[in-house]
Amino acid sequence: MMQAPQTIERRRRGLMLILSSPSGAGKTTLSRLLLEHMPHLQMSVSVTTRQRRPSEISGRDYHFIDRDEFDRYVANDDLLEHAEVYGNFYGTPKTPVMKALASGMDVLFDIDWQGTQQMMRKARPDLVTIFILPPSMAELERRLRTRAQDSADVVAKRMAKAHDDVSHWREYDYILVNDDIEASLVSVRAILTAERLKRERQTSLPDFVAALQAERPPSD
Ligand SMILES: Nc1ncnc2c1ncn2[C@@H]1O[C@H](COP(=O)(O)OP(=O)(O)OP(=O)(O)O)[C@@H](O)[C@H]1O
Ligand SMILES: Nc1nc2c(ncn2[C@@H]2O[C@H](COP(=O)(O)O)[C@@H](O)[C@H]2O)c(=O)[nH]1
Repeated sequence: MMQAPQTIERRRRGLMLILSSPSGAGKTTLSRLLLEHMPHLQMSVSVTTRQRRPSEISGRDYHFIDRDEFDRYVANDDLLEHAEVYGNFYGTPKTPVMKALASGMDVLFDIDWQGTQQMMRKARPDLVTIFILPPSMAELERRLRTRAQDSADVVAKRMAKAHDDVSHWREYDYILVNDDIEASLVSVRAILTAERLKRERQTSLPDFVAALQAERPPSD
């Protein structure tokens, strides 16, 4: 006897949503808003050798580690991807991501284009990638300066890499110009909602449709 459709558990394969951009375009701001507004979404907290910024909280924004510990992560194959970005090392710990996906959560990543390329080679069907562009390079620099979390040297170093970062925009599924943060949030929520509905991610659909088709047609 087939189950009635409404009693079939609606299962979905978790997805990994990647945000990349030149430094300062708004990934962190957008990620925080997205996590507030979208249920079943968990942030991947990276490890980094970078110095903690005054506003950052260890374990929430990053796991701040030294170079020896970073090298141990790499040697033990504990990172899904890793890269040197703007002179520091960053990587995505594997275990929390695997656990989150196994528990039915989607996972959000704030990683650069190098990390995205590595993830593409490993898990392309489960990835949704978004590249965020600033409205202008002048506005990007203004945002980095007014964030007031990095020295003038660091801002200059990041601005010097911005053109190279932007050149990777074609490697992403979706491109967003982050002019207005609320409009950007609406766009990212729409992307995530649509991607969650993709046929191949709804793993219980065959059972659900079989049960629908097994229902008797209504009698006259
Ligand atoms: N749409 C926007 N309009 C104006 N300011 C913005 C907008 N989006 C983000 N900002 C501001 O720009 C600054 C940089 O944003 P954020 O830290 O989110 O960038 P990021 O891409 O995460 O940078 P990084 O790559 O260095 O981590 C912050 O001060 C943030 O408040
Ligand atoms: N490949 C990876 N890139 C990462 C990771 N975590 C962060 N990042 C990227 O680094 C830069 C700089 O970040 P910041 O916090 O120092 O401003 C930015 O582009 C991030 O997206 C990671 O685990 N892997």
